[in-house]
Amino acid sequence: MPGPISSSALSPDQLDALAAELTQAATRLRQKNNSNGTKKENLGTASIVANAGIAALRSLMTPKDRFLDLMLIPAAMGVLRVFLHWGALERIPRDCVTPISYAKLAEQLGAEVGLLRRLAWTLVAAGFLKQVGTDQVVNTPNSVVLIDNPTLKGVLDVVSHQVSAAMVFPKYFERYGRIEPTQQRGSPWTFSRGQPDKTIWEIMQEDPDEVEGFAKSMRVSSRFYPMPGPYDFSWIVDHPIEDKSRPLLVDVGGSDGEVLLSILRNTPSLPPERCVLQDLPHVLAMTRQEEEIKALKKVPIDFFKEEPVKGEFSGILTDVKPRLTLSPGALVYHIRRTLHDYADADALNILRLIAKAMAPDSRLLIVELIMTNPPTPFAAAVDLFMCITAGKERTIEMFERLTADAGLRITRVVPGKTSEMGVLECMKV
Ligand SMILES: C[S@@+](CC[C@H](N)C(=O)[O-])C[C@H]1O[C@@H](n2cnc3c(N)ncnc32)[C@H](O)[C@@H]1O
Repeated sequence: MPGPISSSALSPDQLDALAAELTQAATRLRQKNNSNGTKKENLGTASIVANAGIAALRSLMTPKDRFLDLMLIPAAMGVLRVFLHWGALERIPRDCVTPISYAKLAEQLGAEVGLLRRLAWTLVAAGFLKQVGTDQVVNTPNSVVLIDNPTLKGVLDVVSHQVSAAMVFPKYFERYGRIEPTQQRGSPWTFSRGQPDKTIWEIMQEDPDEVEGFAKSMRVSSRFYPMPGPYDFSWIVDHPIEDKSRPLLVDVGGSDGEVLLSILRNTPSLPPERCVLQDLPHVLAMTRQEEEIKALKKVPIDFFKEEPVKGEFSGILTDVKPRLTLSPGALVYHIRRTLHDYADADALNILRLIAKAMAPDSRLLIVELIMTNPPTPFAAAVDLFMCITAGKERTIEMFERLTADAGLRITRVVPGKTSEMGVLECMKV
């Protein structure tokens, strides 16, 4: 039987090209390391190296190996959730050197040793744990990173729900047709739960534990992306505005205020009392308790209805020069990680309502993952997860179409430094 290398689909020339790509990535990393770049910037380059390496390794695998590799992913995901739930990784020494026997670990967890070993084998196969001899195991950097990391645990919780919904795709598309899911009722997620006539929120509300678990995992997973992100808000403070009561920054769908808090803390002199936190009434009732958040204006909204913070110039033409007066409205509207929850028609409605409220000098900042075409593996996975709840991630071209239809033009694109989460600055056409 041919080995994996001999049956690789790669020719020697292609292997040379891959090796050259890796060398180039290593050179870039070395240059960054020698320069004064921040650790975060270097992380970006490190991921280029990792992606080049992963691409090279995948190309070396036979189609059969690749298929078998794929089968391991959902299994490892399930076992990781069990291990995190049991606190199993914490009981293995963190130094990635000192082993613990399966028997001792099983005893500490109150689990049957036979079961524990089988579960652990999945993580050994997936590279999260390393087996020593036949009956001992050690942590690896891949497992240690998960210990005490609520963000990654939260991401895993959210993703595991999406993965189980993805498994019923064939039946879903048979029932709803081979088209993009656009409705919150009858999304693959609600279909997979056997309640297609309800929304995800209506289904979850039947089980308070699920509501709590989901809210918690959404909160922590939102930290997966850097806050406040790559956009420099300091210009707002210096911007000349005569009307001292004019709101400077409105966060539409701002949840519990965590993002605004981070913007405020990174933008000295931006007064919290001139910033507005908007969300559904029940969400605003649970905002955080930091002083800056207490000082914010809180305005309950439904972003499918009229935006209440409106700004409009009314002009008086005189013989000398036009005199403009400005009614209080926001200088900047900000909507982060929210449009991706919706298909185009709903996202367009939200944008149109914000655009209608904007003054000619207002900016709208759309903060979302900006996909490349084709997307990176991470973005492709996230987009598919969004598809499961009838939302979508978008490329810059998709955002250009959407904003143009809403009467907006993109004036600046600020790409993420350490993630694909970028900022689109828009003004009214
Ligand atoms: C995915 S979260 C994003 C939260 C926050 N912007 C962030 O970046 O972490 C979407 C937010 O939209 C809010 N939301 C959902 N439907 C809404 C509606 N109809 N009107 C106003 N806010 C809504 C949710 O409560 C939630 O806080």
